[in-house]
Amino acid sequence: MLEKIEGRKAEIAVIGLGYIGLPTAIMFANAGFHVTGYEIRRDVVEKINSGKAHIVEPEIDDLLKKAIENGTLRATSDPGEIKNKDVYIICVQTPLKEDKTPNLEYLQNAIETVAKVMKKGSLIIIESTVPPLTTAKMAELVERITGLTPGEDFYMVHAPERVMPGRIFKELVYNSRIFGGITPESAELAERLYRSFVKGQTFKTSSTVSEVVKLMENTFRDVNIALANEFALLAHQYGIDVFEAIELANTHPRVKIHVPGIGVGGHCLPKDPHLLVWPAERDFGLIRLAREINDSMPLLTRELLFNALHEANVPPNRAVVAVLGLAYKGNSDDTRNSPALAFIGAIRDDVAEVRTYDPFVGGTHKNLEAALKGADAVVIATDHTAFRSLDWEKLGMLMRTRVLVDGRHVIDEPPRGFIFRGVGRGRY
Ligand SMILES: NC(=O)c1ccc[n+]([C@@H]2O[C@H](COP(=O)([O-])OP(=O)(O)OC[C@H]3O[C@@H](n4cnc5c(N)ncnc54)[C@H](O)[C@@H]3O)[C@@H](O)[C@H]2O)c1
Ligand SMILES: CC(=O)N[C@@H]1[C@@H](OP(=O)(O)OP(=O)(O)OC[C@H]2O[C@@H](n3ccc(=O)[nH]c3=O)[C@H](O)[C@@H]2O)O[C@H](CO)[C@@H](O)[C@@H]1O
Repeated sequence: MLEKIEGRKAEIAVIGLGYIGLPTAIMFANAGFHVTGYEIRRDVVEKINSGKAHIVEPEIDDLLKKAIENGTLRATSDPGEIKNKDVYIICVQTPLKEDKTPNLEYLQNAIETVAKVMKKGSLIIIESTVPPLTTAKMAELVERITGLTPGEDFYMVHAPERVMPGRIFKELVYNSRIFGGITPESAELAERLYRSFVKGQTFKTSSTVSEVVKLMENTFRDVNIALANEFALLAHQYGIDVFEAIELANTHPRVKIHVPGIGVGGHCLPKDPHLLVWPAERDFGLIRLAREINDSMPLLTRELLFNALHEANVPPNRAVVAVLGLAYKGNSDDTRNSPALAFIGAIRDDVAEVRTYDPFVGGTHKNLEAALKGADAVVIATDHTAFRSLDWEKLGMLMRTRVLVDGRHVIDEPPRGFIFRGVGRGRY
């Protein structure tokens, strides 16, 4: 196997071609490996094979086109086409169920598919973020289906993905990576494989440590954002601008406060702290509370909106509200767990009309001006770059009432003629 990897002769199947799987498949294909992408969504398979990406990410269109034209990447929905591969890389989603416990159904189905088509000696790599101990359990599942012995007849690794959407193709190359093997040999093979394009540092450990490391990273970020959000709530109490205070606090050499806002979304941060503590047998108060604080931020934004409408003498049930941004973060088309959607859910029944506009996602209105025409309030829910340089005094002329609520700190100076509110910005 090692010679095949070093000679780029190892045949690779990537299971799940979403935000992580497609870029990963492209990287290996452009590093010279033959890659088959296995994806259950036929529309996605067709689009990829025609050389077009179904997700928004800088550089993806050119890099995908190159891999398809070179013939090193092909997508399929037929499990027969991923038979007897040397390497299987699993990149399926690992969301939460309604009750906030992990939904490992996609992962289990993917592992079952692989177990039915793999050969003795295959290397299975789980890139998906999973609760601690999952990789070892999945190795047992493969053993039950195939009769092969983990670590002897097949190799298995958890290789968590740490890329940031918007910077995926840079971070895939320059981030450091962790390979958690069910055996040291498994980790070694995966490390050699990824070295074909990774220029960052690489580390080998056990699968359980790597599972925990990945979840700790996102929990660290979630808890820090919750602290920043709590500071924003304090700033409302004291009538100060939290962003001025944070900027000054961050001049301290050992302080780096995060950015408060309308909330924390995406496929990762809202779920990973739950995955981290799920198999544990006690309550982890700080982690749970941080989640609760971040989940409450759309409600704070609702409070800001209704307070401003009150000042403008517009009863909420007559208000036409335009929400700018549906994606969970700037310049993304991903709406999973988006605080914008939570915010809309929190106001929908109490206002006359909610309009939405997002240049990456779509929305009820195809352009900004149409969304604002005759509106009583505008709420910025996503920090798309395009929202940072709008001419509010001009746009305000289109509105019936000029209420502006900034949930993402995209506006420095409140524009003249508006009743303005922003998360963390002064008493209200
Ligand atoms: N999106 C991110 O920024 C990011 C970053 C790091 C890690 N992760 C982790 O990576 C994993 C994947 O996340 P994502 O954002 O790429 O998800 P995604 O939903 O964009 O992609 C998953 C893809 O897998 C497909 N799929 C599901 N079950 C399948 C099966 N049995 N066989 C074949 N295909 C199947 C889905 O149709 C989908 O296209 C998650 O565990 C996530 O936590 C995500
Ligand atoms: C540890 C870490 O860096 N992990 C990254 C993270 O990537 P992400 O795409 O989820 O992006 P984030 O920037 O974390 O944003 C999430 C939400 O939090 C809001 N936010 C953010 C910063 C802030 O100060 N204040 C905020 O309010 C933001 O608007 C958005 O809604 O998870 C990926 C998957 O595991 C990782 O791979 C990737 O490395």
